[in-house]
Amino acid sequence: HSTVIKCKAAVAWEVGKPLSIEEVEVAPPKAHEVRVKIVATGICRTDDHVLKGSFPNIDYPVIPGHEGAGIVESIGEGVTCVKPGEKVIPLCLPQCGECSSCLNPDTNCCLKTHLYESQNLMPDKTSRFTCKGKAIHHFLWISTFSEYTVMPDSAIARIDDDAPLDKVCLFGCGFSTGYGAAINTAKVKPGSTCAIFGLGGVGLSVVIGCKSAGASRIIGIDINKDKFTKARELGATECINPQDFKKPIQEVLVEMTGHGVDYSFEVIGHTDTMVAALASCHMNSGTCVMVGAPPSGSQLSFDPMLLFTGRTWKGSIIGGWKTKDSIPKLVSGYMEKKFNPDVLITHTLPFDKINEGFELLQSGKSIRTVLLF
Ligand SMILES: NC(=O)c1ccc[n+]([C@@H]2O[C@H](COP(=O)([O-])OP(=O)(O)OC[C@H]3O[C@@H](n4cnc5c(N)ncnc54)[C@H](O)[C@@H]3O)[C@@H](O)[C@H]2O)c1
Ligand SMILES: [Zn+2]
Ligand SMILES: [Zn+2]
Repeated sequence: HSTVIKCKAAVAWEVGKPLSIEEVEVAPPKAHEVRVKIVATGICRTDDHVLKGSFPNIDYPVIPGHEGAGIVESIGEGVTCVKPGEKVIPLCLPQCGECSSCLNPDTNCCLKTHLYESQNLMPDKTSRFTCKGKAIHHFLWISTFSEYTVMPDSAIARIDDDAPLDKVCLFGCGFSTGYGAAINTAKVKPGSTCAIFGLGGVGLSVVIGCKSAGASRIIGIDINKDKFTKARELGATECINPQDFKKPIQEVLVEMTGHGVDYSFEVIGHTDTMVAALASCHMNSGTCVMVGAPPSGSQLSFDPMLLFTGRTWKGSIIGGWKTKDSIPKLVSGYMEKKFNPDVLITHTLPFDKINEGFELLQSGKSIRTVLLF
């Protein structure tokens, strides 16, 4: 299989332009790399950040996409974790299994990741994609908006042979991120009160996590009230729109709950809602989890009293999961009907309609669009 494959991919040539469907050449996997045929990929807000130029350290042209599922096409030298023909989910956060983070049971941020080096190229600083004679950058080492894509073997997990790829692609990012933020990062306790800022695909997955952890009050917050029906269906007990109140939303939440919520989650990616979410939790025992991606180059300013009185402020990447170990288990949990993120998929489109999928996200009409090759 040591041949170049020609296939379809969606390329972001520059910031602010829609994606363009191109024929690209995908080089064979090098040692410790895997080439995968992507069958389905979701569209996450983080991909939209790439198109808008608000994701840090991105070089263009780039092939975005990081919520995919597919089948191994070929493997490079030394790959032992997967074989051609096996169903897999590419991991937007790798797990090398050897670094001090991977060896520490309390962290999931592998040190051999794109987060610490160039986002945009493979670990050896080269690209496997070319288009019209130009090298095209990778995204998060996995670029799922390409029918074939290459990733390091630390960034791939084998999943159940009977897993439906058009559904479980959501485990590559959105569902795992939101569900894990509640279960692993916040460690929501039974009987507690939670507030979720932003009810998109990730925020609704936080709602699912809070509900399954036994929270008794789950307050959804969004400026788009069309998101409330699904939030209630998944376990939100109340839904509020900040635009319906004269007071800042943190004051509304403190009034609703007496002393603030036990756990708050920011799942939008705005600095003002990050501070509002912090101020919404209990001054001493409250925990606030930052899930929304901070805009590149942004700075936060907040009253330090918010932390001085004892609140905990945490960030969470991919739900705190050690990805290679956990994502296959999450998929098995789905096969056993422990949770059902299918309800987050509002649209399924052929891959060629990818820009339509982004318009649905931007206009607030979709939760998750899944694209099929
Ligand atoms: N931490 C991680 O590992 C990780 C993983 C995936 C996504 N993300 C980030 O999480 C965020 C959410 O992703 P998503 O795919 O669910 O996005 P989304 O666009 O589907 O959802 C965001 C929601 O926030 C709402 N919103 C916007 N402004 C608001 C405001 N001022 N007040 C209240 N609600 C508001 C929108 O109406 C929308 O429903 C993004 O920033 C994304 O980049 C982080
Ligand atoms: Zn994502
Ligand atoms: Zn590691």
